[in-house]
Amino acid sequence: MRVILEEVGHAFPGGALLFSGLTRELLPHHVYALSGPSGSGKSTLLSILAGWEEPTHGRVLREGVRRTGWVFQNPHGVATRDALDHVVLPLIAQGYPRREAEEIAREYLQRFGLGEVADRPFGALSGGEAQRLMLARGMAAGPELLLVDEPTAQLDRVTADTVNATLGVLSQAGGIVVVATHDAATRDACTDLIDLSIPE
Ligand SMILES: Nc1ncnc2c1ncn2[C@@H]1O[C@H](COP(=O)(O)OP(=O)(O)OP(=O)(O)O)[C@@H](O)[C@H]1O
Repeated sequence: MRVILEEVGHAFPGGALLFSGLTRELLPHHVYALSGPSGSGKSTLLSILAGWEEPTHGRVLREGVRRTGWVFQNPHGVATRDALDHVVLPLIAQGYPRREAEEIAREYLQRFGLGEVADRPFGALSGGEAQRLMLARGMAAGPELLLVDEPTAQLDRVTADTVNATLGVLSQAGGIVVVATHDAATRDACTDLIDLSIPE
């Protein structure tokens, strides 16, 4: 499984090229930080990777990518459901029996430092806990390609670092992970870098 970017560039109608000549091979077990200043095209490139947007230049090959998952910058959950349920549901959707799904979900929550809050309602989680839960849920859904958009943008420095500290866990998922960010600490927590501020 891999995603290949061949000379990828993009310009919206009437706009300048946001980025160009992007040639990379993205592989499982890597967590790619997609960095660059505001407006450099990070969100646009995530949409291109997802196949939502066609690049105006070059091409993207998604070999063996059946499912693409997203984690957005604002955590969305069901306020009255407990944290555990948020991770159990995608596992049940993949066919795991409830009991096994709960065991696996607790294991995921541990890995994201959420073991203590597994039975707490989503609405009672802190911002950092909620964001880490979104990462755990995104990983539990088992996508070949997981796209994470600015996971620390809404968080203060200390809370952001609790999220950054768990990003490495995503490399254990077996898929390709791409994290758009302008937080240097988030970038450093990833295994690889795609920097849109540097012309290729
Ligand atoms: N659908 C669209 N049509 C036209 N222009 C767009 C469209 N989507 C984004 N743009 C423009 O393309 C540029 C890059 O936007 P994008 O959201 O990809 O950047 P970004 O690096 O993610 O920025 P930020 O860090 O602020 O989220 C911006 O100038 C934006 O206004």
